[in-house]
Amino acid sequence: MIRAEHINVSFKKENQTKLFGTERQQVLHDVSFHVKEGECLGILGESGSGKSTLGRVLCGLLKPDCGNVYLAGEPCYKGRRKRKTVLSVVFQDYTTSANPRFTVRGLIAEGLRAREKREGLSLDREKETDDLLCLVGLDGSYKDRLPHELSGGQLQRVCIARALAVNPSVILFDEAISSLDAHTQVQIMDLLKKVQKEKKLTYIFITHDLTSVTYLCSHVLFLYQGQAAEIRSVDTIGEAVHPYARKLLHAIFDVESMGQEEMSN
Ligand SMILES: Nc1ncnc2c1ncn2[C@@H]1O[C@H](COP(=O)(O)OP(=O)(O)OP(=O)(O)O)[C@@H](O)[C@H]1O
Repeated sequence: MIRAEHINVSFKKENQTKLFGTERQQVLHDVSFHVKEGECLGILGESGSGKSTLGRVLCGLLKPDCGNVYLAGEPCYKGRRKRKTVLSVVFQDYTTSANPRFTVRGLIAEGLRAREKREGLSLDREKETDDLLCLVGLDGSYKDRLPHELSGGQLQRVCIARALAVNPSVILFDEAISSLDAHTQVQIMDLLKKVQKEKKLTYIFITHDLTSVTYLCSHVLFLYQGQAAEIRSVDTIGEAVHPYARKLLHAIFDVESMGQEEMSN
């Protein structure tokens, strides 16, 4: 469904040694992977490893120096053709990605308008909004609320409804649950699992949290210093061989065994 081939990204260095210098910092090094329809790929890496940069390349916001992204076989970085397959994005910062002056109805209408334009149809927006709110565990009574009248978890549900409104095949979540408390994170991940099954969606889930990857994803890509260090199925995550992956796994297992010891004492 989505394939990244040999993605390289560099940025101009800020503190150049020479006046008008052209030195560049390589952020992504030859990253390639493939996510099949209905799978959920977790992109896991520490701060600064290039996760968000890769996310921006995948959703078409940042053209790579070289390499390409293919959505259902169609190249993203070649010409400006209208694409049939759509990728939606849900960002971490739901407070800034939702216009504070828009009601829930207005926020979801942004996605519905984009779908109407792309698919050349006219939707019953009220009904679509009700259906989407119901899908994300809210109801029609939320339609007239403004973002500041919602909890973080509710607002992120609205952002998910907005992402679904464009009728995507792929949704990219960039640290989309990281700002929520642990209980709400689990609720949202359960919601995402349910929606994925119902709508037969493909997910890309960018995070620094291994536990949420094991809870939600079918596959994991360990991104280490801008390189795809290892890609494997979550079922075999314990067999990861890259030192960075091993370090993460050990940290989790150590914490878990500590917790068990404390409970038995
Ligand atoms: N527009 C930009 N211009 C220059 N450097 C950038 C730009 N965007 C990102 N970088 C650099 O690229 C590197 C990777 O950044 P990125 O935001 O992709 O990392 P990340 O893994 O998402 O980190 P975090 O988890 O902290 O958000 C960092 O060193 C960052 O400073």
